[in-house]
Parts: sequence; structure tokens; C-alpha cells
Amino acid sequence: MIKIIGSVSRSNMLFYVALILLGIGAYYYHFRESRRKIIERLETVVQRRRDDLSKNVEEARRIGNKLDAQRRDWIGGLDFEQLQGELQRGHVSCAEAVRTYFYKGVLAHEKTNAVTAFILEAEQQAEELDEKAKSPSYVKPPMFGIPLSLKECLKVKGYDTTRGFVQDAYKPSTEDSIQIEHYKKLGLIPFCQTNVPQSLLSYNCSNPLFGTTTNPYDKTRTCGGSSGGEGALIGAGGSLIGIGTDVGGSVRIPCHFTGTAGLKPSKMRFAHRGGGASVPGKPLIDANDGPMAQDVKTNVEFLKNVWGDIDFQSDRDPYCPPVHWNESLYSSEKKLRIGYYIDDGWFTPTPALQRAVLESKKHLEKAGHTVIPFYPPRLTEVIKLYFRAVCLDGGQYVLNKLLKDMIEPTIRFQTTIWMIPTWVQRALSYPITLVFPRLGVLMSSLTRDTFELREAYADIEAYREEFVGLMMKDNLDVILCPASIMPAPQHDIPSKVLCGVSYTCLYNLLDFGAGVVPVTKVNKSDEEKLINEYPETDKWYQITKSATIGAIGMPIGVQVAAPPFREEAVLRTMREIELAITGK
Ligand SMILES: CCCCCCCC/C=C\CCCCCCCC(=O)NCC(=O)O
Repeated sequence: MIKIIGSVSRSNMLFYVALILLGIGAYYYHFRESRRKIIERLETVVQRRRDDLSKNVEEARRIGNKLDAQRRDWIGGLDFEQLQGELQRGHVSCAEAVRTYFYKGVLAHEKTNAVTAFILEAEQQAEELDEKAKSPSYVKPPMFGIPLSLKECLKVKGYDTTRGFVQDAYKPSTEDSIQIEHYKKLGLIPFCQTNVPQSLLSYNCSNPLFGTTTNPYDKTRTCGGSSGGEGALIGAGGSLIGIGTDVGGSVRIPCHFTGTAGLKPSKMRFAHRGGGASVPGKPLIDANDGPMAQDVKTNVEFLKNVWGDIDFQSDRDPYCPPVHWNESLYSSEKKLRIGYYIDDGWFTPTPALQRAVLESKKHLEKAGHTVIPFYPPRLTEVIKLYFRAVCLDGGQYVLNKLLKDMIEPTIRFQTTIWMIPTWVQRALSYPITLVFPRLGVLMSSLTRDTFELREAYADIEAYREEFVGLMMKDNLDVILCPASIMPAPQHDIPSKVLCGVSYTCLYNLLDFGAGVVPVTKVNKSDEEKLINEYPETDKWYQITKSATIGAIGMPIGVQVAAPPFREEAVLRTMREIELAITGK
């Protein structure tokens, strides 16, 4: 080699270097030019889509205004259970319910930019149900006439599922997914779709197609993600019940940020045929759809009806086992054994989140349950395994889509990471670990080869066994823990603190059922504690601390989790916390 190099003359050497530089320059120029053309073409799509949305919102407003304001206010003031009762008794018609929620949805959308489309056919669906209900032989389904909001990525016939990618606008689904079919059968009326972050792999809520969705409590803060549009809409009173999806916290984080309640069931409890995913083909990081509502009570009523009739989904998707609502688990009188933690050893949550867990612990103890410390093992390893298994191709699938799209500025950081070859990241991780150990963990997390990926899957399986083994050793029914690391931060923070999903992504890696219930709001003494005691030992802690300063009044939830098929125990615990706090 040295001989060859030695034999190349200096001028030849310069020639080759110039050739290489020219090649790189030409590649870069070609890349920039093709990106420019893509963006130019997509900008017109964005404009058209936003114009269409404005018209769609005006139409929803017109439909909402068909109803007398006094009547609308009265219907809009009913909670889920009350509206359900009035619809069943025929005191409120389905058309009235839908018009009311078009009106309330428009108001919430104006406040938060939560809606990507109102499903205008909902009015006709409501009128048809009202017509059917005139027949004395008609038996009303249990959720007859209740308007249902849906995260944009769920397949509804005639509507897009862009996941925030402009390239996927105007490609409507040709069928409803099995779940949507089921919800309609149970009487629910899908009336709008809600916003998401581009790619769904983020816990903020911005994309180049529909823009940013804001938190109903504070416009400068995010509603969370990726089911952020649902959180914002429900939190602002624009829907009573909605469906999100969750592969790392996307139901639970928006619930925590917006003061709403929701559940991510374990994967097998719903049918997935005809559904969509952020990254298809990633076994062992189990995603599921899940309900979100203003309270736990509504989630319970919804799931009782859906799982009570789960054969509808199992018959159409044999991979969904016919596991019915387990009433004896939900309403058991047997006192629970609950494991709790306020710090997972990876990322200390800000004081309000720790306080919420301790307050919930007290409520549960007062109700007679035993609450004991529990330490989830080796969270640093879990974080590495999670990122490795969620970006199992090193982020290639999402990156390929992003490079054909306009890229949302708030996910540019992770896009850049995905562009750096894994071996370079791995090499950089060594020096980075010396100054910023936690970043070093992330930099060494993406998959280098299939051998490493197989090992990661084996490690996840072993971790699942270890975790349930620990729970069984202490006879634990459920786990109580923080819902996140902080209250709703500003819109750009989630992509700067990507690893802030440790409290939620753990339960996707374990495929547990996990839910979030609102417990408290950030107060002055939380802020004092934050300023005086919260760690500042690395960049992520510094960002989290400064994002939490000024969050007084923002909602705080807690998380409850349990192994698969024990979602009813999770809901029972969440409901007991809710009852103790709200008295209703
Ligand atoms: C510094 C190195 C970073 C390496 C890895 C960066 C890659 C980031 C990829 C994913 C971030 C995951 C955040 C998950 C948030 C919640 C997502 C979610 O639940 N989505 C719902 C869904 O997909 O249906």
C-alpha cells in the first residue's frame, strides 16, 4: 500500500483528491437540487391542503350552528355518561350530539390547531342512526350516537392517514380499519381526525402539513405526542372520547401534558388488521391503539363495551384473541399490592411528577391497598434496547420517507442522527461518553448489524422475564410511577430530550397495559424545589429544568401499569385514584 502511494506522483495525487472532492460536490449539489424540487412541489400541496382544511372547518362550523345555541350548550355540558344516557333515552338525537361536537371541536381547534379534518359524513351517519331508532324493533347499540375523535393515522374510509408526511396527502384510505368498523357498530360516530408529529416518532405535535398543535393550558407549550391532537382536542373540551396510538408513550404523554386520561393496552387486546404503524415490522416494541378521554370513568365505559364485544374484532382478525372485558378483575374487592417508584434511575422527573406519585400512593393506601417500593431494573439498558428495537433498521425506513418530504424543524435533530452511519455514531459514542455519559448510551443504541439486533431481541425477552419475575416475587398486581420526566415543555424540547420517554417506553418494551390519570397541577412549592434541588449535572437535566420553570398550573398525571391482559386492574387502580381526587 505504502509502495503504491509512494509510486503515485504528487500531481497525480492532487488530481485524485480533486476528483474525489468534485464527486462529493456534485453529489451534494444533486442532493440539494433534488431536495429543492421536492420542497417546491410539496409547498403547493401544503397550501392546497390547508385551504381545504379551512373550508372543511367552515363547513363543520355551519353544521354546528344548525343547532340552537342554548340546546347546544346544554348538550355540550353533559359528560360521557350523561350524554350516553340522554341518547339512549331518546332525549338527545345523534344529529344533535354530532352538531354539538362539530361546534365544540371547531372552538377547540381554533384554540389549539388540533384537527386535521372534520369527518363531515358524521352528520349523515347520525341522521341515519336517528332514522333507524324510530323503529320500535331497533335495539340501540351501547354507545349510540356518541361522537368519536380519531388520531390522524387511523384508517377511516375516504380520509388521509399522512402521519404528518406531505407526500401522503390526498391518498385517502379505501376502507375503515376493523377497529373503526367496530366502533361504528357500537354506535360511535367518528367526527374528526386529529394532528400528530411528522413520523409519529416524537412526543411533540408538529408537522409541515398541518403545523403545530398547542397545549390548551398554554400555547407556548406542547400538547405532547404523538397522539397530541387528541390530547389538545379532549383537553380543550372538543371531544369526549378519542383514539390514539402508542409505541413509546404517545397516548400517555399527551394525557399527562393536557390533563386527560388514557390507556395503552397490551398489543393483543385490539385487532390490527387494516391499521397503520409509524415503523411497520418492529417486533418486540409493541404498539397499540388506546382510548383517551377527560376522565378514567369514560375510558372504562368505552372499553367495557368494546372488549365486551371483542369477538367482532377477533372474528375479522384471528391474531386478536377473544379476550373479553374482565369485570371480576375490575370490580374485585380484593385489596391490591402495588409497587411504586418515583425515579427510574435513568432520568429523575421534576418535583411535581414525583409528588403526584406520592399523593396517589397515599390515596391508594387510604383505600386499603398495600403500596411498596419497586425498582425497575437497569433502565439504562432498557433505553438502549428500546431505541435499538424501535429504529431496528437504524432509522432507515423513516429517514427514506423524510428525505422525500419537507422536514419538520422540531425533528431535525433525530433526522440528522439517522443520516449519520451507525458505525460513525458508535465511534463517536466513546469520546462522548466521557463528557456526557447518557448521550453516549443513545449514540451507541442504533443497530449495527443483524447479529446485534438478534441479541437485542433476546435481551428484551430476558428483561420481560426478569421484570415479571420481580413483580411475582413481591406478589404485585400493578405498578405506580411517574407519567413522564416533566410537565408539558415548549414545542422544541421533546426532540432535544428524546430519551425523556423512559417512563412510558419501558411499558411498550414489556408490552404491559399502562394508563395515565390526571392527579394534580404544578404548584409554587414544586417550582421552588425544582430551582433549588433538581439536578443540573448534564445538558438534558439543564434543558428539562429550564423548560419546567414557569410551568405552574400545568397538569400532572401518574402512570399505572400491569402485565398483558390485566388492563382491568390498571383501570381499577386509575379509577380509584380519580375517585379519591375528584370524588366523582
Ligand atoms: C442521539 C442518538 C439518538 C438515537 C436515536 C434517535 C431516534 C429517535 C427515535 C425515536 C424516538 C422515540 C420517541 C417515542 C415517542 C413516542 C412515539 C409513539 O408512541 N408513537 C406512536 C406510534 O408510533 O403509533
